[in-house]
Amino acid sequence: MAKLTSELLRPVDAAHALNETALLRYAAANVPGFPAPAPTLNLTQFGHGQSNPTYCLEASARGGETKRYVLRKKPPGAILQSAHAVEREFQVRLISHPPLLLRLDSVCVQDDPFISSSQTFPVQVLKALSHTGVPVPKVYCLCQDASVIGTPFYIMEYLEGLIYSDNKLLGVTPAKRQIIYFSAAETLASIHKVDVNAIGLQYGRRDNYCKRQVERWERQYLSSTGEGKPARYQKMLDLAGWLKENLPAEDSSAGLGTGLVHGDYRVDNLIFHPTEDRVIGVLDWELSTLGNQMCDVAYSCLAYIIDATPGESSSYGGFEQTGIPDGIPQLEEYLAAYCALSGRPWPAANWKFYIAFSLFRGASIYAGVYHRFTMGNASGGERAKFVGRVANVMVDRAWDFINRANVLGGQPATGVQTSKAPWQEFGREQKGSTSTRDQGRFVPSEKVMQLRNKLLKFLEDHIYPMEDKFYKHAQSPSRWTIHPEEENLKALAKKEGLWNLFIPLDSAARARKLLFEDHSLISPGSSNDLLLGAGLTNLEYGYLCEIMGRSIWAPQIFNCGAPDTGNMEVLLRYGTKEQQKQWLVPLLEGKIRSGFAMTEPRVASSDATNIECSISRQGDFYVINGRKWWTSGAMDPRCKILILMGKTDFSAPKHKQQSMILVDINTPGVQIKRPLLVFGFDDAPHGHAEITFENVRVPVTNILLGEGRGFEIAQVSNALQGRLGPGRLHHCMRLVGAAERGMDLMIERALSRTTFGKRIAQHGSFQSDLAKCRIELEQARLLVLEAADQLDRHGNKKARGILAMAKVAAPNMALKVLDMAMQVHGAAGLSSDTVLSHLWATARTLRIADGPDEVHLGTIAKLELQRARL
Ligand SMILES: Cc1cc2nc3c(=O)[nH]c(=O)nc-3n(C[C@H](O)[C@H](O)[C@H](O)COP(=O)(O)OP(=O)(O)OC[C@H]3O[C@@H](n4cnc5c(N)ncnc54)[C@H](O)[C@@H]3O)c2cc1C
Repeated sequence: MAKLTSELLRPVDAAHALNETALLRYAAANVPGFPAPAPTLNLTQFGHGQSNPTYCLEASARGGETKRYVLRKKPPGAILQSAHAVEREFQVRLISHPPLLLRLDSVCVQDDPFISSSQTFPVQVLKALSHTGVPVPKVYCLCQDASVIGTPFYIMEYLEGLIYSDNKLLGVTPAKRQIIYFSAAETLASIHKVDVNAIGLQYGRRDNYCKRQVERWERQYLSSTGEGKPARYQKMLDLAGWLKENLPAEDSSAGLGTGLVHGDYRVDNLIFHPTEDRVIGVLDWELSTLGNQMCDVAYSCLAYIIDATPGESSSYGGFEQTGIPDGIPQLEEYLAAYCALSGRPWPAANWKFYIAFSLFRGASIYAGVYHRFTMGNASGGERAKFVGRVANVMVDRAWDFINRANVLGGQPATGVQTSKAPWQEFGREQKGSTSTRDQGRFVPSEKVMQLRNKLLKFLEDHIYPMEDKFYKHAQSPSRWTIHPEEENLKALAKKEGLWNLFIPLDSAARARKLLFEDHSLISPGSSNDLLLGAGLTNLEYGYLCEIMGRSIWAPQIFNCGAPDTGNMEVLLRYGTKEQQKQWLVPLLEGKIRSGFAMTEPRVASSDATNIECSISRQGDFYVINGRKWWTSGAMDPRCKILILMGKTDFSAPKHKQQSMILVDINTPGVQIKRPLLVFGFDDAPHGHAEITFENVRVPVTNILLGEGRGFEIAQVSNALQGRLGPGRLHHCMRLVGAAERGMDLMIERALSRTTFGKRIAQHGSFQSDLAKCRIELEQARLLVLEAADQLDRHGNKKARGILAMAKVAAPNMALKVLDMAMQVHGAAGLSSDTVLSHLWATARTLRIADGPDEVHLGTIAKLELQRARL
């Protein structure tokens, strides 16, 4: 959860009280622009972090002007005298959700030039950086005179913004999480790209940084453990040995990859703009130095490997064990963004070393804290007693890491060549690229435009010419087989990179992990990136899905057809590794298809709590009994898997009765009874099937997410249409495309046909109808794009109102436009000689199939009434 800087303020700790009169006098004389005349001071202290006491100075002048500043000082009694040996102090930050808990900012390292002897504060680096693009607070003055407030201090700019103190970013939307992590990568790259010579930071050596650090932290560990102290862990000493033997060759040089190192770089040392999702300040520069910058990068990635929160019951599992919270990029994606933005090579060769080193350094620090705890003087209270254990866990984790065959996959494509972060390229609204603010809210990026043009050409060249043949095949006795050209076109689409474009960024990240781990899963010749789409946001996909909607046959050619897209998303998000291997990978490859079996003839299925199909556990199997209908896609000979919704517990609370389970369509007891017709179209070879399930036994491992969690997957109480947010919108996007095709055909016809002495296009009534169609189409398109954008920015739940609006508006608009197009075509419009009647029939189903209009209208009205009550 993010907190505003001002929310971190609390009254000044008694132990940290200052001589406020002296401070005010000093600040008034030394801080340029300090409020005057006769300023008064209100002093509060930051509760975030416990390293160097940090205060907020609120200075008001007589007459009203009030300004805020930040003062940072040495802890009482901790003045570093240059004559002294450098005092090492290790502290643990025990805040509620600390990311790593390592507080390195009061650790003084002799050979870190900024903080050794003469320099006790990073004032110089902050000043030097103020002329670069690195966001840092402005420093106003440094007071070395300990007589003013008892220790040296400096005063800097107060930045009001958001601080995320928890690296899982709980309570933050997935889209925002992604931006936060990529922003962190971008900011780190900007620090590392600083030309230290140009800004006058030429402090000491850059070479052999890791070597010096390993030796230093080994010495530190030895001094914190051993006889009369906490027990020494042999594996830690072995780890030091391993690190010394495996120093990366690049460490010995002062070339590329060396330069300014922050030393304690992580998300909670960043301040974000309160509303704009960009970093406005990097904090805690006390450990900054020159050296090997990959150490910063690996350190910033530790949350993926370990949760070093000291505690009794913690598993200490990092994201790779506990799962990455939705939206947070995969490690490889974070790294790829960093590499692309910093121009650094992919660090696979030495990644083992850098992570092991970060864990080693952490373990040494924790061992120091634990030693101090056993002597009765560690900060952090009770929880400090666990840090000794965590130190050893870090060592174990380092060895696990070292012993892995593979620690880092190949570099995923970011869509960036050099200078832009992925979300900028992918066009997040906040970064103003796709929705280019200066060009208008919904203007597709260059990348999207290229894909869009490619799709349009593909339709013109390959799909429109085949429509008639596909249609005839679907009327022929071979109707329930696949026209051979369909598979050829799929291969061509894949080759052109027009494949699985529907996969949203965060889902792709999840799948990439699976495919990275086991390359044997995918067919030779296929590439991971190809299978995982183009890294698009929902908004970006909106522009492309619309194009696919122009033809009934197009979506499946690009592996973007319903219900596969929704089913793949369910498997991506909720499938176990085994389920993903068995079903998701062949679906991503387009080798098989799938169905979603929820609706039942006996009950009103728009209210999915009515569903009666029973799923009862018998030993290692679930036994399914029920009757489903309108299971789209189940007639397709390639359909191999159904996601079935049914009740596992008829007596549980209403929304806990339903579960979703995977059913292999060839399981004994699954019987396809008949294809249902939509206005006479059976939609062969895809079809909408009525199916009975009689004592169908499937392994218990086929359950999705767990018993009673069907609605959790469905997310809203209308399971089919609510399966997942993005899937819900795809129909709307396609309907905009279908209407656009209707417009094209309508205009073509009106321009070429003459009635009563003039072209239809010249009749006033036509012109008025055409204009109204265009207005409605544009309104609906904007609503659909807005819904996609809100889905990206706010997630499914918050966007549910606008999603419901789009779902009502899009089919009703498409019906009007297509109806008008049919009207202009006269009788031909109602025949199957044009695509119009088929497009219309499909659009009409979507006033029911994707949830009846009334249900969506109910959602919108409910939200409106709630809003009125607020
Ligand atoms: C072409 C097509 C494809 C489909 N594909 C699938 C599929 O793949 N898988 C699947 O499981 N199902 C599928 N369905 C079924 C579809 O999801 C259901 O038809 C839909 O959920 C409605 O359920 P129902 O038909 O039982 O209608 P009912 O629930 O009986 O509703 C009938 C009518 O009652 C009214 N109504 C309902 N709720 C309200 C309300 N809250 N307020 C006011 N009036 C209301 C509406 O007018 C509604 O149309 C498909 C349907 C079609 C036509």
